[in-house]
Amino acid sequence: MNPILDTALSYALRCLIFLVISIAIFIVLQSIRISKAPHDIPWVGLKNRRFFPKLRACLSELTAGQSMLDEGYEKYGKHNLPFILPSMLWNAIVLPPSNAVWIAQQPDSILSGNTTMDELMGLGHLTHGPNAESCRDFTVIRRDLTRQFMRLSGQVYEEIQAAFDDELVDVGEDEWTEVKLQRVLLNVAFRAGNRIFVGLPMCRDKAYKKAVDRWTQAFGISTMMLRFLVPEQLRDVFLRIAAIPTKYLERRAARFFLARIEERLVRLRGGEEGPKEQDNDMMQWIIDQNASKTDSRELESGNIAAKMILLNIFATATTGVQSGTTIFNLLTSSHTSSIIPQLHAEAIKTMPRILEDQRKIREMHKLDSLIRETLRYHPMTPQGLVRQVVQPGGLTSPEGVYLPEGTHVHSIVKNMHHDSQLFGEGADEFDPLRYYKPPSGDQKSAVHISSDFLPWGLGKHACPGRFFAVHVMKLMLGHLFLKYDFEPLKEKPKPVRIGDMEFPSEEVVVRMRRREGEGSGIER
Ligand code: HEM
Repeated sequence: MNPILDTALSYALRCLIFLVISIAIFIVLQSIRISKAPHDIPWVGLKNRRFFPKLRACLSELTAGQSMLDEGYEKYGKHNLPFILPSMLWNAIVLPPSNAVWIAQQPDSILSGNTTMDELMGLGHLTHGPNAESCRDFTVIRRDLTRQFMRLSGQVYEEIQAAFDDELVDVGEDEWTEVKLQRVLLNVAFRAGNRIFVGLPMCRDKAYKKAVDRWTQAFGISTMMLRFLVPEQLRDVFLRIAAIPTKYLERRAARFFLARIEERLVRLRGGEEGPKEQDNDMMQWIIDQNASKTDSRELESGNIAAKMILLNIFATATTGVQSGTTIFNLLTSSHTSSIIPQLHAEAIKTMPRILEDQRKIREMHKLDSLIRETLRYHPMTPQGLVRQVVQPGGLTSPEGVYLPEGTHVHSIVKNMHHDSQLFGEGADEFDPLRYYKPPSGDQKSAVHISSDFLPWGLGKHACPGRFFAVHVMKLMLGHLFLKYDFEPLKEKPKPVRIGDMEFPSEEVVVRMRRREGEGSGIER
């Protein structure tokens, strides 16, 4: 026999054996995990399958979209009953909406949001820390960003205007221009957030953005594999391997501002103060926060840089994606033609005065209602309040459901938001002015959270960035409605689907036109 063919065949055979063994190990590990789920709680997604129904339901998680959640909510959730949602990651017990407050009130020593975040994001492995606890210290968002963003809002608005000008340079007054709007919004949100993170001129540096994007992709792919492919028993090995490219790309992105961090650390060690206004940014807030800790590794420049890069995905990608969801929902709703002129009129009244008085943004009640309605109708994640039972011996829900130690609980968000028993007739429709209450003062703002409005979570772990996110979204969308007109979209654009989550595609084309007289005179 030909020796080359012989080698190729033996190589192929070895690959095949390796593949078969890997699949067998995968099936055994997943079956062991599945067998540990509580036996008294029903599963959804089984579809009367005869062989390995639970395993096959778990395997179909990635492609099932919303269907398993819809089944669970109809059969159990809305009747105040729990169900198990098939998942490749863990046996998720979805508790009924009436348990949301109870979940949110449990301390981390009983129902932990921290352990689930570590598991979902591989914190402590995929990012520098020095440890997972340090990675998820979000004080700089809770305290500094939330307190300071109004003061810094002028700079952020200036950046948003400049970014839209750069991105939409081809959009004229005379004819409609086709624009890949989601891509534009992601770029603008990146610059808006980074005006506060790294300031000028770096927030405009394309090479810096590319480096952060590369890290985000590597981090995203690793966390997706963790979420959908890697059995619990192999997580550690997987994380050690995945950390190699992720940390390499983290260092590549960090080198853009490492020298500036080091400069500030030298000043800090010398007891000097920096120029106050210039240093009022995310970099300085992280340095100050880490300086208050006892572990000296907290003040290593690499750890500070890594934190800035990690917070970048929390702060910019989310805002860009949610802005896109808001616009696409509006452009495909039956209300598009009547609402756009109203949003334009509100923007004319408010946006030109925002640079003098940032608080004017609170007067954009219609835009606020549009954002809140989008969060209700299309929350970024259709389930939320993801927690793990860490109390030894487990715990029991108010309805008497026993949750063993180690179990993961979730709450259902999107289906509950569409339930007519909670939101009245038309809950399943997108109504941009649903929350608009002509300035009577009792309009619920987009950041207001409650047990029946969960897009930001609830309780101690509720999104601390929501005030900043909504502020930036209002500046971005307010600017768009002020300066541009949009053609309604004829049909709903096909979203990008990952499991039960849906995001606007960067390929969707929107037809836009600059409003007359808006081509010049943009205040900077
Ligand atoms: C529209 C955009 C955003 C949406 C829809 C969103 C949504 C969420 C949700 C659902 C959670 C989980 C809450 C829970 O488990 O109870 C969360 C957590 C978090 N968000 Fe956001 N978020 C957004 C923007 C932001 C921004 C701009 C920042 C930072 C500036 C941010 C920082 C965080 C952090 C640090 C956490 C973890 C909090 C903790 O576990 O204690 N988010 N977010």
